[in-house]
Amino acid sequence: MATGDIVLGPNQYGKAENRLVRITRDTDRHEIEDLNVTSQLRGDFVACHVEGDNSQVVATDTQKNTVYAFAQQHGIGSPEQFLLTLGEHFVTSFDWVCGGRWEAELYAWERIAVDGRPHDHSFVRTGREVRTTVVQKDGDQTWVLAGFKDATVLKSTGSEFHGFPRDRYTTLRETTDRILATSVTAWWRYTSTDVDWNARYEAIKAVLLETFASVHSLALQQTIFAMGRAVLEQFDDVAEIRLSCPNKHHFLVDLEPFGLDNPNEVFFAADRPYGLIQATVQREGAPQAPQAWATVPGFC
Ligand SMILES: O=c1[nH]c(=O)c2[nH]c(=O)[nH]c2[nH]1
Repeated sequence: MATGDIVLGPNQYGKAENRLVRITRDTDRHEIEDLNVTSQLRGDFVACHVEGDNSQVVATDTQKNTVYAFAQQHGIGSPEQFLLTLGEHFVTSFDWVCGGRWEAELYAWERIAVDGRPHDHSFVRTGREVRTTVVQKDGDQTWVLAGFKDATVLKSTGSEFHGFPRDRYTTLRETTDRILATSVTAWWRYTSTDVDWNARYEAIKAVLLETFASVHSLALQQTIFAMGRAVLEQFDDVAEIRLSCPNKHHFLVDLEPFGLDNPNEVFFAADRPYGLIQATVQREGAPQAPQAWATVPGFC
């Protein structure tokens, strides 16, 4: 028979996916900031869970309102700074709130070109990556993860895959010229909170994409390691980076039945199944931060 009291374990709560658009309109040239923000608090919430005593429950509705109010009061500027400001507010305003988790996705917009000129107040959603951030605090510690997802990239040559073991189930042909395509999800961990967040984000993204483009690939594994290594080589305050990349297979279509040659020109872009290549690139001997990663699912 089981023994011992039944008690509340780790818990957090808040308002998820607050869609927030902020227009800055100090001049005729408006700016748009478009985010999806999740706020969750951690602390002493035993009384609520065990007895339904809400005296310490900062309502999820209040958390939502704070997100919108802070956007107006403090502006956004960068999702990292916005989340740090939010987190600091909650942990300093309520004695029993000792930490929490704040997450944001940022959707990029471009100005619509009218007569070849970028319009002052009309935008189109950039069909590129979604920027992602998770800030976590626990007592004196603060962790900032940043990254992006859905950055779709493709190389139409400069990619090979051969030399792999063959057994009775292997049918894949070796190739010295294939399409390499993926949708990059990247997360990196900063060792500082004193970072020029937007500039650094753009610089890291550029290094990742430039490396994808310039590495002659012998495997997607080799490419993503090179991408991560390039970031760690260039940015001292990035401790580690995790990359998750579906191998979006492009199969050469057999056009022979129609009497046609197909010299790497016509491909079937399969959506599934796909290879899924994931790797962490880290500094040997550097301190690990498992708490920073514990709530970011989908990585090894
Ligand atoms: O870059 C690749 N890595 C693999 O591990 C793999 N496996 C596979 O079938 N194709 C590929 N391509």
